[in-house]
Amino acid sequence: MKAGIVGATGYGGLELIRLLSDHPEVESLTLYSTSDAGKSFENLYSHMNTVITQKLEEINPESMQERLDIVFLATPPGVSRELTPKLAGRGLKVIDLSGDLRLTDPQQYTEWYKQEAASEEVLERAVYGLSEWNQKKIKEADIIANPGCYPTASLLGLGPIIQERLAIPETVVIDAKSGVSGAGKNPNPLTHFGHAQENFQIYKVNQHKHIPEIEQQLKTWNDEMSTVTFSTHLVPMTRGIMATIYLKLSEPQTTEQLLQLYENYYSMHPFVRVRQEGQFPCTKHVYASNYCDIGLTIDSRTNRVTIVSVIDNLMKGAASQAVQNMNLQFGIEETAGLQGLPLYP
Ligand SMILES: NC(=O)C1=CN([C@@H]2O[C@H](COP(=O)(O)OP(=O)(O)OC[C@H]3O[C@@H](n4cnc5c(N)ncnc54)[C@H](OP(=O)(O)O)[C@@H]3O)[C@@H](O)[C@H]2O)C=CC1
Ligand SMILES: CC(=O)N[C@@H](CCC(=O)OP(=O)(O)O)C(=O)O
Repeated sequence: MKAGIVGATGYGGLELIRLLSDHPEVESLTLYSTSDAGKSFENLYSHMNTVITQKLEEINPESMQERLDIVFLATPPGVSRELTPKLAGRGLKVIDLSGDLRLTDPQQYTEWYKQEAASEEVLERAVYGLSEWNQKKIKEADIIANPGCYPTASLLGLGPIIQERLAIPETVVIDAKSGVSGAGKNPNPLTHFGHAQENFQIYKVNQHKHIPEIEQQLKTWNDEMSTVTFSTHLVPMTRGIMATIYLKLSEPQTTEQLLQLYENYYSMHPFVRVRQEGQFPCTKHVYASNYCDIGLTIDSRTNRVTIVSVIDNLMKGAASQAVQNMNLQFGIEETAGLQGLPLYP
């Protein structure tokens, strides 16, 4: 495959380069940039010195359609909405890592993203790329809306219990925490070292754009689902997301039964690992890998379930899930290029 990355100079782009350079089925990788076209990649990022020596190129949809089989858009919101219609088709597949194509309702996008939505035609063509849950459609799609980092952790943690209708819908609370790289490469007041270091902050309370994305998918699993409480926190670490999820059960279950349900659902999915009873994952268990690790327990006093789901935001939350989706789209081994073990400690 001939692959291209728009936004190659960003954090998501860097991870895509790392994965695709090592991918057994990728024969060439072209890197695109709006601000650094013409410069050599190694000169911008010296950790790639002597390894990624090629020059960044200008975005040119026509020549990209001719040259590439797949293009990843690791770009801020608002870019894909314009670029995807010019790229997708004539044999070129698109995987968008931004939120532009995830919400099926354009009005909802405008409400939460505070900008114009993509055209309805593009939104209809885009398939939500939650790899473990949407494989059939992903395999046939030419446009993938790669899920957000928080939604990936939250939805993989909730999928089996929601689809089996075991939760009382209005009781779902997601308490999520992220490392600083979730905010991308540009510093801002929230992520500035002096503020983020040794600090633990809640942000975008009840206003995070991942709320409608999570609710949309929960409703496709169970039409009784409506709203969820979802909170985001910034943790002074570089990578990782932990979503701690609380809900009440609609009928009595044991922890063993629930774990068995999760085991059954994910037994065919090598990147979701369910912990044994009494064990819970932490973010370093999945660091730099495509894994999502899940632990859960039921408090018999309150009849409440606690589910803990961890991912690396830049990997399963962005770049490696995008590569997993590419593998599915091209009918190759789902795990190709993704077998790197987690980095620990
Ligand atoms: N960081 C994370 O953990 C995750 C990020 N995402 C999403 O993925 C996308 C990329 O995120 P991330 O890599 O963190 O962001 P960064 O800010 O680190 O990088 C974004 C890149 O986009 C390029 N860019 C900026 N403006 C334009 C434009 N108008 N047209 C084309 N390219 C442009 C820039 O490269 P250049 O100037 O060279 O063109 C920049 O390096 C975002 O939408 C983000 O929300 C999704 C999941 C997780
Ligand atoms: C720590 C931090 O700031 N995280 C980002 C993650 C969002 C993200 O990556 O957004 P999309 O994938 O939906 O574009 C945030 O909360 O906005």
